[in-house]
Amino acid sequence: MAANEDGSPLVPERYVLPPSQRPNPRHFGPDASPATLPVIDLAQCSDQSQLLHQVRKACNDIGFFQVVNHGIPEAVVEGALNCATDFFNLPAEEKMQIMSDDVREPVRYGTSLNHVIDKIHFWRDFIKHYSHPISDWIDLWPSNPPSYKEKMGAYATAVQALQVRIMHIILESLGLDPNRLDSELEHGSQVMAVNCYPACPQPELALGMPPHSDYGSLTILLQSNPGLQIIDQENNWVSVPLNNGALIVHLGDQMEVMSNGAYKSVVHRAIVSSATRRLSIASLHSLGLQRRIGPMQDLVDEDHPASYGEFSFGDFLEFLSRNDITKGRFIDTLRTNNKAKEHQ
Ligand SMILES: O=C(O)CCC(=O)C(=O)O
Ligand SMILES: [Fe+2]
Repeated sequence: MAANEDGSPLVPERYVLPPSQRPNPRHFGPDASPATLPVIDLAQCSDQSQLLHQVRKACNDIGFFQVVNHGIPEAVVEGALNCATDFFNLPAEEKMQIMSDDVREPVRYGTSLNHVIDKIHFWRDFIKHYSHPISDWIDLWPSNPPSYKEKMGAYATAVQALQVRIMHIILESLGLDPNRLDSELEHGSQVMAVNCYPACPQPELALGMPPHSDYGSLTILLQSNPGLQIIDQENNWVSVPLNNGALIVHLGDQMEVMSNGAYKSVVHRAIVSSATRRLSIASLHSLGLQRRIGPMQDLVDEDHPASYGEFSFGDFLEFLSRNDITKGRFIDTLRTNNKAKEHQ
């Protein structure tokens, strides 16, 4: 790596973002002030209406909340972070054996986002793998570190069950039968994106992951250190504080479309740090990959016409392969320019 005159290393040119896309220096200094963002206690079963109210408000306002008392044991969460750390500590040649730019590969390691079309690279290594139903995929996961399958498998299974529970609450908060998507959730997909953001000598010039919303219904995210930022109601980037024991929930584009815009998918990005390497594990859930998703019929009427066209996972992959995601969002291509906007 090239160095400054004083000997400190420089970020290679291909990671340097244009000034307008760089993270706000405020987030790196002593003034970095983590925002107050919704934290929802899933164990408050005595007051279901309060829980529904909190979830409805969070989904409506920003498409984001954290959950505590979610029932996944700390040892399972720690196990997943530990085996991810061990994976990224493997020699580069070993990880390179499963390196691929083909987004259809069921298990792939990569660095940066999309080598083929991205002009700018991001400060990230990752491994992604399909995870549900686990018996279909686990044999394809890395055999090294030796504990990877067992530990990541325990976490993936627990998170899959948690997302069904959270989907039930979300559906109920929309006034719908909480079980109405059960068979779709059972046949839906789960992709684990295990991200590693190495310490970066000039974090104010680069990003670990560019602004985007997730494609699916829900994402459940675990972070080892702060670094996740989301767009809040006032359209500002805010840092998500590290809340020990909490898991982060993002609504994805499928949820925004299914709810006919009542709920929003959250735009988020990952910043990097000069002091520490950061890991995150995103469990990306979606309804069946072949299924075409549109606004749910119960949420469409004369006053609320469908605000989005239908789409499938194939449409999303096609968008990804043809477009630079830093330039526009997939969901924007689905918006129908109808009267629904006037009613919002
Ligand atoms: O690392 C993070 O906090 C964000 C990861 C993420 O957005 C993703 O994998 O989709
Ligand atoms: Fe994401």
